[in-house]
Amino acid sequence: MSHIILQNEVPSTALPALHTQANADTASIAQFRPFLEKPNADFADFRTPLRNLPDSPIARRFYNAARQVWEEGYKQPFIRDLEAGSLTRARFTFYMLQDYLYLTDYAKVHALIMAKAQDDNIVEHMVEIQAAIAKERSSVHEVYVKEYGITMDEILHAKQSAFARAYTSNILSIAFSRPVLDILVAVLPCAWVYADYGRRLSLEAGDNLASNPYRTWVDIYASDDFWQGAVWLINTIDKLAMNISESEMDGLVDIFVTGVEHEYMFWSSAYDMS
Ligand SMILES: Cc1ncc(CO)c(N)n1
Repeated sequence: MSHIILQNEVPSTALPALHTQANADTASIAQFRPFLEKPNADFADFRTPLRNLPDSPIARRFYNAARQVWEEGYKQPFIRDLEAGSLTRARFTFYMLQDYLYLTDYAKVHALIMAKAQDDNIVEHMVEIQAAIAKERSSVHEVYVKEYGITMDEILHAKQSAFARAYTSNILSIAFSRPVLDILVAVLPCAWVYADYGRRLSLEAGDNLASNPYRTWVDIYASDDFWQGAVWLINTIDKLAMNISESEMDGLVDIFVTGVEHEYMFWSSAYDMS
């Protein structure tokens, strides 16, 4: 695959080589902090979604293409206020209700992956994902909204916002009309952006998280299980995309970047409560 190196792009040599010891001086530190294994501006801290991932040129290409919106998304007011613990309840509730509805569609998208998949590993993993989505709903969403005095009935009858509907319509349309590879790429931003932001928030907030009302939310997305969900998707996409053409690859990059943009806007529209 020909590959033009863009400015600001992360070259493959900059990736943290988790299983090699390129530099004896950093090897001992790297045992505890793998992201420090290779001294490099991009990877010398935890704030990169490419750390602790298998070396995947596709993941690198996806992230590089989405990098600006990915990084801006982390700086946006909803995430900043959530980290500070100062996000208003009204905004968080709006988000939680929209996200509950979102997860219903998200589960359907995974059911369609399962229906279309030929590979047993993918079919079996989709069963686990359904269970994980149900857990995410009951252990985070239902707990929060009940704490805020909202009933299950109100949750189930909440109206999906125009933007949330546009977002889920897009992934459902890909799920109904496109092959498994495209659908996996369409859901990768959902898993990977949340796993990355969750981890960053939990590492950055440190001890302050204990008194943060949104701690439960951060904890679930900072969990290793959640990170492994993104790793599984990247590994599977890597295998399925082994022999695709450059123009098919461009199509996948477009699906991915659109997904990261939608993740950004899901939070910004919740911040605006619209
Ligand atoms: C909008 C959105 N994207 C991704 C996730 C992660 O499951 C979520 N809960 N909500």
